[in-house]
Amino acid sequence: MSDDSRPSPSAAPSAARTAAVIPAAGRGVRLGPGAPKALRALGGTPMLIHAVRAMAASRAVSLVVVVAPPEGAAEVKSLLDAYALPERTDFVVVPGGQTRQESVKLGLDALPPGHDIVLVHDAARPLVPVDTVDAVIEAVRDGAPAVVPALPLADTVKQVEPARAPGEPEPVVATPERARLRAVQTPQGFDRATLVRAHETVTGDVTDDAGMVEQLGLTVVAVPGHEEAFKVTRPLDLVLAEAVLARRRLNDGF
Ligand SMILES: Nc1ccn([C@@H]2O[C@H](COP(=O)(O)OP(=O)(O)OP(=O)(O)O)[C@@H](O)[C@H]2O)c(=O)n1
Ligand SMILES: C[C@](O)(CO)[C@H](O)COP(=O)(O)O
Repeated sequence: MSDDSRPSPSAAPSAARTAAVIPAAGRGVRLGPGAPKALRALGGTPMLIHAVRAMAASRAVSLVVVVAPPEGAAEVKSLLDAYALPERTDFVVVPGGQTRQESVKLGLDALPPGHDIVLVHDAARPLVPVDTVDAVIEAVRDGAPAVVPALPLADTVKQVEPARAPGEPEPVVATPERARLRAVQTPQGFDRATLVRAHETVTGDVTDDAGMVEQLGLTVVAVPGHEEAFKVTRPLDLVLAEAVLARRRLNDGF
């Protein structure tokens, strides 16, 4: 289905151009043995291509920076040439680093001037709908320095004292109030200068970019996420992703 007729933030002219950085350099250890996760097939097409298409589906996004597996930059360039992608979008490929945080920084370093809004989107979230992408961009355009798509939790969450040895029971120390918790997805959207400052300033382990902006003392806001924006992490996630794709193909009539 073409998304060209959908209303999108980019339908209105704006001075703020948007770029998307896609960290795709992970191995995918939790998915099991095989090629780097972003290059594995989903519905016969590499997961990375789905993620690139998901970003390029937003008419606001004029540049996509793909952060490739360190030895796979040439292969990623060939893939981007081989698959049909919107002509209005430019693509840059850079090799990634040892951690997600390093890979995002390498992608940011490759951004040319002229893009004031930056999305960071996991290649491992190949099926995020364009409406979610646009909602994130819209919230940044409305003035938020950092925006995350987020969903309420279905499970109750416990805080534990981690086990001292594998297999040992873990003492539960707290039960956070579920109504105030959210599971955070990507794309996360940022005012570019804020994200660059966060990556230049914040050290230590973080699991998402918005967390780095929080450490600067700035406000991060959440907009509704989407259940199809889940991260392909373990083998069962691939089964779900294939099912979502099959349902979309059925609904689109091809
Ligand atoms: N050194 C790294 C590690 C991760 N990523 C990217 O960050 C995203 C989220 O990471 P995750 O899903 O955890 O991927 P992996 O690190 O590949 O997974 P695993 O921990 O199972 O190996 C993915 O798109 C992944 O390619 C990256 O660009 N560079
Ligand atoms: C960025 C992220 O997808 C937000 O949920 C997540 O934190 C990435 O975690 P991972 O362990 O690197 O997959």
